[in-house]
Formats: sequence, C-alpha cells, structure tokens
Amino acid sequence: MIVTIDGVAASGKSSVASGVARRLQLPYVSSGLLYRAAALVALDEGLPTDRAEPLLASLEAQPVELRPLPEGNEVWRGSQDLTERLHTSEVDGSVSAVAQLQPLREWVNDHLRQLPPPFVAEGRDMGTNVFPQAEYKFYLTASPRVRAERRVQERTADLESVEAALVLRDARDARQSAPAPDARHIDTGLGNLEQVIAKVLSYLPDPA
Ligand SMILES: Nc1ncnc2c1ncn2[C@@H]1O[C@H](COP(=O)(O)OP(=O)(O)OP(=O)(O)O)[C@@H](O)[C@H]1O
Ligand SMILES: Nc1ccn([C@@H]2O[C@H](COP(=O)(O)O)[C@@H](O)[C@H]2O)c(=O)n1
Repeated sequence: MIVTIDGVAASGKSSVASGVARRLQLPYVSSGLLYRAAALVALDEGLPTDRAEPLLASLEAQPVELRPLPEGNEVWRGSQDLTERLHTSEVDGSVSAVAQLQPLREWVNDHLRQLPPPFVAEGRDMGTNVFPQAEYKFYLTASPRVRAERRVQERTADLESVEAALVLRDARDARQSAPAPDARHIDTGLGNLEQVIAKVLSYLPDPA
C-alpha cells in the first residue's frame, strides 16, 4: 500500500503524513527534505541553482541519505546530520529553483522509489508523477493566511513576510504541484492537526 499526501507549502503535509504513518505503523518519506538538502548543499558550496550538473556532481561525490525513521525523517550526508538545517528561510528561498531542475527531480525520485511499500509519501507530485499507482491519494490545502500563521511560529520573520514567501513559493512550485485527479482534497484550515489526521485515516484501512 502507498499513501500519498501532496499539497502547497505549509499546508500540513509533513505533520499529517507523520501522524498517519505513526498510527498505521508505516514509514513515511518527506520528498521536500531531499529538495531542501540539495538546496542546502548548493548554498553551503556556493553552487549555481540554475544548472544541475555542478550540484549533481557534488551530490554524487558525497551522497545524501534520507532516513524515514518512525520519529521523523532524518537527512544525512556522510557523518553530517543535515536535518536541523533544512527548514530555514534561506533554504526556503533557494529550494524552488533547485526543484525546477529535471535532473534533480530524477535524483529525488530515484531516492524515493527505493523505499519498499507500504509507506506514506508527502510532497507536491507524489500522487501524480512519482507514485501514480498509489492506492490512496490526498491533497492538502489551506489559505495563505492560515498557513502563514502556522509557519510564523517556526521562522524569525513577521506574519506578512512569511505569507508573501509562501505565496511566492506556491507560484514557483506550481508546475509540479497540480493535484492528482483521484486525490481527495482536504482543507487543513477546517480543523486542528488531530482532526485532519483522523480525516485521512477514515479513508484508509484499519491497521491489522
Ligand atoms: N490542521 C492543522 N492545524 C493546526 N496546525 C497545523 C495543522 N497542520 C499542520 N499544522 C502545523 O503547521 C505547521 C506547518 O506544518 P507542516 O510543516 O506539516 O507543513 P508542510 O506542508 O509539510 O510544510 P512545508 O511544505 O513547508 O514542508 C507545523 O507547525 C504544524 O504542526
Ligand atoms: N515532491 C516535491 C516536494 C518538494 N518540492 C520542492 O521542495 C520544496 C520544499 O518542499 P516542502 O514540502 O519541504 O515545502 C518545495 O517548495 C518545492 O520547491 C518539489 O518540487 N516536489
């Protein structure tokens, strides 16, 4: 079984996916973390984000590993745990450019397709491009303001700046973010996190 949870920035994908996966006792993978890790490598090494070759060469020289642990995904590069450095405004500002590079998308998708089912996968195009065969697909939305009010707790910027950055990132990600035609849409602004997790679980088979 594959469950995909796609949606716009800060719609709750990671929190909902990890909550659903925990309840079903399945691994979950956050595809966004791999794009964020690639963007972080480009930032750390001063690599261009408008050409794939230099960044891919670095990622092949020193591979990045996504660990889908029950307590949450971790991203390692050799002995370096990158996880805590992936959710910053700086990475937010670079990641969409990296995500436009098709060879980088293939690099991410190759990582994801190594995971043996069953699992939960969250991102933008899990249910469309990466796992179109998934049995259960969800697409999370929420208004920019609701998403900004949540995200501002995790950033140092003010609410208006956070909202503007989310809207900009949504626009930059639009090409890969269309919902799968067979995805169930859930507005996460209509309930708290537990209620959204329960809603998703209501469509899934009970854990054995
Ligand atoms: N339904 C909800 N009600 C209240 N808070 C929520 C809800 N869903 C998620 N949150 C909170 O909103 C914040 C953003 O959620 P999360 O990081 O899961 O979003 P995301 O879509 O994965 O973000 P990004 O696309 O940037 O990775 C988190 O602090 C999370 O706990
Ligand atoms: N399947 C995906 C997932 C992510 N992206 C790009 O990565 C950025 C970060 O993703 P988050 O889920 O952590 O917000 C996102 O803004 C996209 O640019 C993607 O293209 N495809």
